[in-house]
Amino acid sequence: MQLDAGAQFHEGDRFPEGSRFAKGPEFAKGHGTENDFVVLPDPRDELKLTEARVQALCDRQRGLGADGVLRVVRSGDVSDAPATVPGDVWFMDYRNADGSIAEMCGNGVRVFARYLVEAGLARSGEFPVGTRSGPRIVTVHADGRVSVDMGAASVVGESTVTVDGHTWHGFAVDLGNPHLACVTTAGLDTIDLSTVPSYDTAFFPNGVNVEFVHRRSPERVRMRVHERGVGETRSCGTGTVAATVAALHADGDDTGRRIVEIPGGTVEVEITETSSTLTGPAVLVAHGWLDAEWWQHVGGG
Ligand SMILES: N[C@@H](CCC[C@H](N)C(=O)O)C(=O)O
Repeated sequence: MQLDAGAQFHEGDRFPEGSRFAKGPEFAKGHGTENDFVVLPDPRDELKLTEARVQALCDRQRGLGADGVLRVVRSGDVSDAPATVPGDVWFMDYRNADGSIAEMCGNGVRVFARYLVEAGLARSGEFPVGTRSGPRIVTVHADGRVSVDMGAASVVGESTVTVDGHTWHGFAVDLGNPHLACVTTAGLDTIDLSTVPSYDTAFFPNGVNVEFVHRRSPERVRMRVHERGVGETRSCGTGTVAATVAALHADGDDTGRRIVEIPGGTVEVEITETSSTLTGPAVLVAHGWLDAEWWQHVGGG
């Protein structure tokens, strides 16, 4: 690379002396089974995270590219944090790629927990993370995997979705965010998830995440998902819990374990009468600074 006259690299420098790069907000990029997120640390609650900024960050051509954004902020600074979350707990302020706010994200919370540990904001092991669904206890394991207590999970109703003229029956499961898990013995590969499945808006007034679940064996299910506010993704953590609840229900059980295969990898889910646990990988890929000028430019209203 040709440097401008006067620009020199020094050991430990991030930019050459004389560079015009201006550091904007710090970020990290990570994924959980290829459901990917931009992490924005905001310990002093200073970032103006507009819908336009979330959309630009998540755009795979004009931004960093991601399925969602995880802002790291103290719960006490979040006006819509549930009262059950203590104010000094780190809060996962989750946004979908379209800029909408969601209550919970199972892959995101694992990446968030891993970020807290790597950034020195939490110690490995067990600690709470604040979410709009309430506090979630996470356990960061020595091998980098993370387990999350996702709360009680059960079938709360039944509904249907239509994709490409074909109507599917599904079990509704509430993981803080809404899911409809459609269990099938047919293959999943030909389902066209390029558009939003048409669902019962009276049943799901706030939209829904839709899972298609194929029971492969008594221990394993395969899943594809269309996420509210994103589109088809390579994994959805809350979706894998919904898929497990639905697959167990279809087998006449309310409790049990399943390995869930998604396009981005595998996770393990355990359902008991009072709780559910999701265990899977959490990978940090990069960290750095957004360009200050770009951040300003994409700010929105
Ligand atoms: N990918 C997530 C779920 C993210 C929120 C979802 N799209 C919604 O709007 O409810 C997960 O891993 O759970």
